[in-house]
Amino acid sequence: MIEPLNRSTAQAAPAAPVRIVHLGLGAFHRAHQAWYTQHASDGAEWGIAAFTGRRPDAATALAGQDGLYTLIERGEGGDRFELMSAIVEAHDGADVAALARLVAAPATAIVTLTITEAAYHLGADGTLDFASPAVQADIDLLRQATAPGAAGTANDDGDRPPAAATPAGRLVQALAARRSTGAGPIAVVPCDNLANNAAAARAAIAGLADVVDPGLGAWVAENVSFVGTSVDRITPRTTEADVALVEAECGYVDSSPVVTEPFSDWVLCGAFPAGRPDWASAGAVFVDTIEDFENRKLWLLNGAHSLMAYAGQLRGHATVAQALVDPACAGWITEFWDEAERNLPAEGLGIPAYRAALLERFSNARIAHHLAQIAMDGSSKLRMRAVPVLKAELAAGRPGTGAARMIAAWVAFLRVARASGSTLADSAAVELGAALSLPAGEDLPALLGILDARLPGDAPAAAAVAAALDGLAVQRPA
Ligand SMILES: NC(=O)c1ccc[n+]([C@@H]2O[C@H](COP(=O)([O-])OP(=O)(O)OC[C@H]3O[C@@H](n4cnc5c(N)ncnc54)[C@H](O)[C@@H]3O)[C@@H](O)[C@H]2O)c1
Ligand SMILES: O=P(O)(O)OC[C@@H](O)[C@@H](O)[C@H](O)[C@H](O)CO
Repeated sequence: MIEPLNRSTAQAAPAAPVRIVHLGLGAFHRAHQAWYTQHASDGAEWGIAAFTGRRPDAATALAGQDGLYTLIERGEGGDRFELMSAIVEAHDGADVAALARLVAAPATAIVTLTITEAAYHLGADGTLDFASPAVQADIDLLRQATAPGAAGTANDDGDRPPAAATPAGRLVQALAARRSTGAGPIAVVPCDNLANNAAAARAAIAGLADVVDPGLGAWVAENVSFVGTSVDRITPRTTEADVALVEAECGYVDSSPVVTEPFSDWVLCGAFPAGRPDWASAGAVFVDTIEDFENRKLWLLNGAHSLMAYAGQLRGHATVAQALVDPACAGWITEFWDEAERNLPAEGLGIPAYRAALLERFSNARIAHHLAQIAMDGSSKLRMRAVPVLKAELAAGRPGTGAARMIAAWVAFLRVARASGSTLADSAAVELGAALSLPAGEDLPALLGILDARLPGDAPAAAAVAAALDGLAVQRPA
């Protein structure tokens, strides 16, 4: 008989005590940070309590399996199945009482985040976006919820306390609880693909705490260490076929397997005032400065991904592996990589080997990494993947054609999507929609302004994108 998956049927070791709280119970966390924790020499002492971001579904499914799930490492030559047990609790992200209780516990040393770039609610200048209705609503709610005695407590009817809408808002509620219990300093470790993600997390979380309660803001400044990371492991969305494969191969029913590539990389920079697992024993690397590692990964890997996401879909491709065998896409990647490489240090990053390895990873056709998934939220992604390279190339007196082409492909993709009535899968969909409805000649500067307020007024940058748009030869739909 096919068994359901849980700690008893799997005869798994007892759950480790919770010492890490995670926000954003998606596929990547389960393929990456959970994997490093499970493989750390002291992993058995570090349990993860993970919270969903927007809906309870993933937590309900995983809690029904005592946090267990299967990691499918999908290489060119076949699949490897591993039972994962580092997650010991799974919660609905809206359950701020549970979040506050766990973050306030003295044993909890770390909060990790994989909530997507857009969920930090930062403006193009990298500060908290006070124009965002979700941020404004959280400010109103938090001003009441962080009042003394209110943080994270249920009301008299036992109902959950009102949850902030944004991850930063929920963490501010939870950090207020930690301040109240005197549990001491803690590390916040953002694992999203953001340039300088430590500064981004600080801007989102400390920025919000400052505004709602300056006393809490001062406590956060004193007690929260924001750790910068560069994270890497290609992890596409799970499919029904993956669920069926696990049942056939492993002999149990797992509602929540995760597929990932064999490659994995984690570079971290910052202090862990309450301790951390020995992630280095599982291959993580701790460095004193991280910017070059972040840029290498964001520009070379994620930049090429975004280029393929827009240019590749315009050319009829559905996955990364399909786009890569299109000589036009491959040529544009090389062109962009040459530009990016000129703006990275020549020594210490092993760029030629890194580029060669990327081509191999991208061409793993057994991983169906859908371009439509990568294309989502382009407004916040291209700001970090294309704009810095374009600016650096223009500043050096070079044309920046490759970076401009990535932005041009995004513009052409958005125009086609709007003309066909497709939903714009972007947290700035309203602003993008308004820009796209402007007459010809006005939409391009408006779209560039969403990426970076200074871009439309930067004549060489705007001209480079306009020329690249002409070069793509995608007709502007009527
Ligand atoms: N998948 C990868 O290959 C990969 C690799 C490196 C880094 N990352 C980073 O991890 C992030 C998550 O990737 P994933 O594959 O786990 O995606 P996913 O869709 O499986 O999970 C995303 C998680 O973020 C939450 N979330 C999304 N939007 C949110 C919002 N507006 N507010 C609050 N929570 C929100 C979701 O609820 C979910 O828990 C990426 O955006 C990226 O920054 C992913
Ligand atoms: O996860 P996103 O949405 O930031 O970006 C899509 C992909 O570029 C990304 O997930 C890569 O696969 C990943 O960064 C590889 O480590």
